[in-house]
Amino acid sequence: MPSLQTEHRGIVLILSSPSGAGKTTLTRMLLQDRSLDLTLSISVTTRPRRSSEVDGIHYRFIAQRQFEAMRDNNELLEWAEVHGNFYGTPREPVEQILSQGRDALFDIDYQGTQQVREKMSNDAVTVFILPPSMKELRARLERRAEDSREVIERRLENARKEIIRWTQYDYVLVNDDIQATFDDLLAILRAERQKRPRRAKNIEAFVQGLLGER
Ligand SMILES: Nc1ncnc2c1ncn2[C@@H]1O[C@H](COP(=O)(O)OP(=O)(O)OP(=O)(O)O)[C@@H](O)[C@H]1O
Ligand SMILES: Nc1nc2c(ncn2[C@@H]2O[C@H](COP(=O)(O)O)[C@@H](O)[C@H]2O)c(=O)[nH]1
Repeated sequence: MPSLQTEHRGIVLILSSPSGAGKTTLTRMLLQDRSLDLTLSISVTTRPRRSSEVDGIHYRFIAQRQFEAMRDNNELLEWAEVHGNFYGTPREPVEQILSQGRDALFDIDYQGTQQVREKMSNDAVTVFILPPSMKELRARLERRAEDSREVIERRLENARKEIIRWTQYDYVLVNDDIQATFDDLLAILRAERQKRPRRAKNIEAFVQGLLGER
């Protein structure tokens, strides 16, 4: 009997949001579910490390000079200045993940998303996460207690410029209840993995098998 395997061409699943809307939390939930087999793209950044962060796991924290060298050597798939610091996605690990037919998860801003879309439009699936209100966004940043008052104010100011970028994304989710948002993300991932162009080779072989049956 022909079997229809679940393999598909690797997806780049991009999550973006204003700071504090919840994409890091959602990223963690996605990665915790091993059955989803998602691999996080670990960005490089010149931002100082937060107390809760581990170098090499959440980011690779590097000096500005090293960032500029990576950027100038074309080692970054995309990069941007966000909230006064530099962030970028190392190209090589992403190419490796995709060449294995696996999916990469990106937590990047709208500028980086635009660059990835231009380079990999067939493989990128973009999701924008909105907060339920600006009041709640502020409350989340304050409750997280990882940034100074000045940094929180700057991020809230930037949030308005980021929110108007929602039209740039394939999907937009309002993260009110975290479990409901996570369920919506799972539904997006499952549907995107089933898209015909991503599974064309498998389906072709399966259909040939069906046609060969008597
Ligand atoms: N649906 C939710 N309801 C209540 N709190 C939430 C929800 N989602 C996330 N949070 C909390 O809000 C805070 C900010 O979330 P998180 O760090 O995931 O945001 P972020 O979008 O990744 O921010 P940044 O861009 O600054 O990294 C965290 O303390 C997190 O636990
Ligand atoms: N364009 C890119 N944006 C990135 C990357 N890594 C993270 N980010 C975005 O920066 C802000 C701030 O993040 P924080 O960890 O300092 O709170 C947030 O919007 C991230 O999505 C990257 O490699 N490229």
